Amino acid sequence: MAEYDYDVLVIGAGPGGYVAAIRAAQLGLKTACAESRETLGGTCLNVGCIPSKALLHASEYFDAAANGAMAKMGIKVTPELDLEAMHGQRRDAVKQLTGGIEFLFKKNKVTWLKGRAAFEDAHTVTVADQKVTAKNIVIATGSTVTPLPGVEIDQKVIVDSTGALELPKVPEHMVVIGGGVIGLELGSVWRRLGAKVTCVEFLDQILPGFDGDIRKEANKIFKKQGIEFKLGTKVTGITSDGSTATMTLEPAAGGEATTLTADCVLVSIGRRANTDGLALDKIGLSTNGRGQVETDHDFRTSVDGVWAIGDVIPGPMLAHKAEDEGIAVAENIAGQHGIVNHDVIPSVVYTWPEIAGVGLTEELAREQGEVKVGKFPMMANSRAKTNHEPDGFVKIIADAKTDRVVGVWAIASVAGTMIAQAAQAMEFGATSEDIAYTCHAHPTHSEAIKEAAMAVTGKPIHI
Ligand SMILES: Cc1cc2nc3c(=O)[nH]c(=O)nc-3n(C[C@H](O)[C@H](O)[C@H](O)COP(=O)(O)OP(=O)(O)OC[C@H]3O[C@@H](n4cnc5c(N)ncnc54)[C@H](O)[C@@H]3O)c2cc1C
Ligand SMILES: NC(=O)c1ccc[n+]([C@@H]2O[C@H](COP(=O)([O-])OP(=O)(O)OC[C@H]3O[C@@H](n4cnc5c(N)ncnc54)[C@H](O)[C@@H]3O)[C@@H](O)[C@H]2O)c1
Repeated sequence: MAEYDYDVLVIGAGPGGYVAAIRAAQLGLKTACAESRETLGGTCLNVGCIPSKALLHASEYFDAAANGAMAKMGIKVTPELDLEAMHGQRRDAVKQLTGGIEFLFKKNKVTWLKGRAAFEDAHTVTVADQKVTAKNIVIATGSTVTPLPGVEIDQKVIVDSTGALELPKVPEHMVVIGGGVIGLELGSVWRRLGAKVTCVEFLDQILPGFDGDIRKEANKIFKKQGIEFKLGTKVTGITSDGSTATMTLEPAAGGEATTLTADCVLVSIGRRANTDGLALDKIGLSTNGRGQVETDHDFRTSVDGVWAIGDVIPGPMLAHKAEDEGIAVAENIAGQHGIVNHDVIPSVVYTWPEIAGVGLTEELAREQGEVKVGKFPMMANSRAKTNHEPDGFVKIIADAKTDRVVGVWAIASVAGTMIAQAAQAMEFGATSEDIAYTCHAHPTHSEAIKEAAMAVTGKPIHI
């Protein structure tokens, strides 16, 4: 009889966990994955990346019809919003993709253990009152919304990202607390559909972690679109009468309080690692000061046979980072050499235009040494100009001595797609000259990357 029920047991079926489980099974390991949701795919497929993009895409069409962008191209329409149908196509996307993971589990012979898993010891978990043993256990429990102290999310007037994906009507005034990725993406959705949107951000600029020029330009573009920003401002309390919320705001640096009312408040001040109920104490595994599980480079925790990946460990909380860690951890468990290059993880904000970056910001790069920077405006890119998409720019940061590219940032309608080429170039150790001398198809937005690379040494053609 086998010593353990499974070679690998993954806890959590988000993009980290389901990918780890599939890869482990592909490598010939007997694998199970415990998931407490009704459907597979985790935050990303159920209440994150996918439903938010379904609403972003649909609302982009609505906005283009309503704001005159289509009329500019000779298409005159007066759009009528069928919000229920818009939600319907969002639900369909989620259903198809989560069902797709269930199909992949069956195809790869991954057993789905339905229920919440908690450790008994380093090789045993309880799932739905059943004890299951495994030689290796991967913690991939993801993250949940960070609460605002003293504020209760009722998912009606005061919502988190999950509630903001389900609103049954367009709010008159939505206040977004937190000018990060979720606030800007979901704030954009409801602004496009007709809400007045105010964004309250604690810091003096939106999008922390992004390049400084990008943050400034993004702020300018969103303001032009109609989002009102209250920067350097904190919300110190919210009361709600069931239909209107009243917020007390104070300058972050201290000062006189003001109030703001809204019929919808989105709390989007970050997410925190999910370890509640795992009984980590039973295996002697502690979390760090931010509640995350620490691992080494191979995704091993300090407990033998227990591994961790995705949002529950340090690093950017991104689905593709979790997926790559899922592949790497399975390969390491199988005795191969799974590696994730955490220096080259792209980040994309799916607003209009999109905002994307990979590698170091100019600020961080300058702290590490001398750099050369090349910038190219989308206004001078023929395709962007023809498509009436003049906002944004591409910026390439290269080491001044070696010319090696250390960071690429972009605001452009298709920046999320463009950034893949930059990530690949950086993964291959490209110099700005390598990019500048690579033939790019014309007319494409990607030519702006080539021209920004040419600008690193001062030689762009079109500006
Ligand atoms: C609104 C929103 C939009 C987003 N958009 C993007 C985007 O466009 N691009 C991007 O890269 N990232 C995006 N993210 C972030 C992305 O969703 C996460 O980075 C990603 O889902 C993390 O994957 P994970 O596998 O680590 O965890 P999760 O996806 O959180 O999955 C963890 C799973 O574990 C389960 N679980 C937890 N504890 C237990 C337990 N004890 N037993 C059994 N199961 C358990 C949970 O139910 C969950 O299903 C978005 C997030 C949100 C909220
Ligand atoms: N497109 C994507 O890749 C995508 C989309 C959505 C979410 N995500 C991930 O989900 C995670 C959570 O997103 P998020 O937007 O909630 O977090 P975030 O960390 O991106 O932004 C939170 C913002 O809230 C501000 N803030 C914190 N406390 C505040 C307070 N009391 N008052 C006002 N502002 C306050 C912070 O300064 C920050 O700007 C992110 O890590 C992100 O990577 C990614």
